Amino acid sequence: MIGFDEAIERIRPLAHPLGLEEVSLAEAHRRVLAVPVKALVAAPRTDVSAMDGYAVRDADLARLPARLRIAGESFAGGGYEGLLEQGECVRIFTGAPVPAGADRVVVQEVVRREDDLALFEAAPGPARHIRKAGSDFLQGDILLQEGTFLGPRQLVAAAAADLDMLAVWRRPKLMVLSTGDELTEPGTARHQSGTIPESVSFGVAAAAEQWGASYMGRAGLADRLGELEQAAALALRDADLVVVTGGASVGEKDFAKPMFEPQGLELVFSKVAIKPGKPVWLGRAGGRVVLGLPGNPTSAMVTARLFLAPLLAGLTGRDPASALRWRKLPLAGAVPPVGDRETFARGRSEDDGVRILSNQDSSAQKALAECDLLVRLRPGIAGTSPGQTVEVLDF
Ligand SMILES: Nc1nc2c(c(=O)[nH]1)N[C@H]1C(S)=C(S)[C@@H](COP(=O)(O)OP(=O)(O)OC[C@H]3O[C@@H](n4cnc5c(N)ncnc54)[C@H](O)[C@@H]3O)O[C@H]1N2
Ligand code: MOO
Repeated sequence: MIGFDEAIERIRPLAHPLGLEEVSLAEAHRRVLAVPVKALVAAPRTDVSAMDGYAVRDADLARLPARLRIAGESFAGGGYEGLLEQGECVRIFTGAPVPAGADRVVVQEVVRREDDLALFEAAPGPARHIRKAGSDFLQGDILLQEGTFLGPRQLVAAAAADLDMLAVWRRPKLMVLSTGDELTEPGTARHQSGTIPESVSFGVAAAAEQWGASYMGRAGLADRLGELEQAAALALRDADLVVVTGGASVGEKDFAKPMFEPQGLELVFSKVAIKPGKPVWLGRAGGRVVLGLPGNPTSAMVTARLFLAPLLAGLTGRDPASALRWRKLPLAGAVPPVGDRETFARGRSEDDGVRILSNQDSSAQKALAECDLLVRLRPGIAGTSPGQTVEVLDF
């Protein structure tokens, strides 16, 4: 059985982008840039005022108090056309172009206005309150590199570059197949004995969309091989990536892998020495990628976080490793004993570090909702005590 790091390495050859498309800025949130963003305008476009006040020449404030004639106004989006002459000032507002000839802006709080004159009594201080043209970026500057994930702050920069369309990597189309005779739609289990609500696909779909997938939908499937084979063929026809949940283990009705065999399933790995989630598997079938997650809900969500997140990072043009940023946090409580499989314990962040939840069962659903971190515990680790640092991953 391979270890966790080896499994992540085996994801890489499958995790490359699927092609690019142009989207509008309004649609670009959470997409990944396929082409750098180059500024089509500078920012600021001209020298602009950083404050509301009066644009003046330094020479006119050499002797104080000074009375200057207000020669005109400069508003953002407008401007004062003339040259600032000796003895003159211009009423100016934040973001407005600084008139030619002006050296600084004096904030209005220290200026007294007397009709069309402005009275300057105090020395203006070192700040000129002028943002120079291009001081943020110049026309032609690269603001965002290829491979940048477009979050809210990056969208501001892309819009500021004066772009309305962005070239981004296409989102992989994802289909989720949930297998298990016992599963039924949430809202119907209480009317049918022997059933449980199908819960995992909702979490996997939500996580996958967050990680860059375009979610096509899900199918709940009974453990009958013929029907499963048909569903697999249909999913592989339309989706780039199929996630199949359950049926990953060695039970007599565990058909998750056999259902893809008529489509030429080639396994990349099957079973990883981790806890939970040992039965996780990855393969290729019909030219698509197939990821098999164990059915136990905590196992499914842990393996989605550990394998689906890096896979989707790669499929959307990012480094798969960018989805696995381990940080260090002190332990706020005790650690359960770790056996011979690397363990990804569910923890909760607290003021003094990470607390490992008491329920570490791989079938847990209540405790799953209460955790926000995975704590990576290497095999054989013993005697880890509160205060010691551990590696954690946002979950
Ligand atoms: N003899 C062995 N038995 C098991 C092994 C093993 O190595 N040898 N591995 C165990 C481990 S570890 C896990 S994890 C499970 C995973 O098995 P499967 O992927 O085949 O999962 P299922 O049997 O289909 O389901 C397990 C459990 O989870 C419930 N489930 C499944 N899908 C969903 C869903 N979509 N929503 C909610 N709940 C779901 C299901 O009802 C079962 O209770 O195998 C161990 N066995
Ligand atoms: O490894 Mo399974 O996913 O623990 O129960």
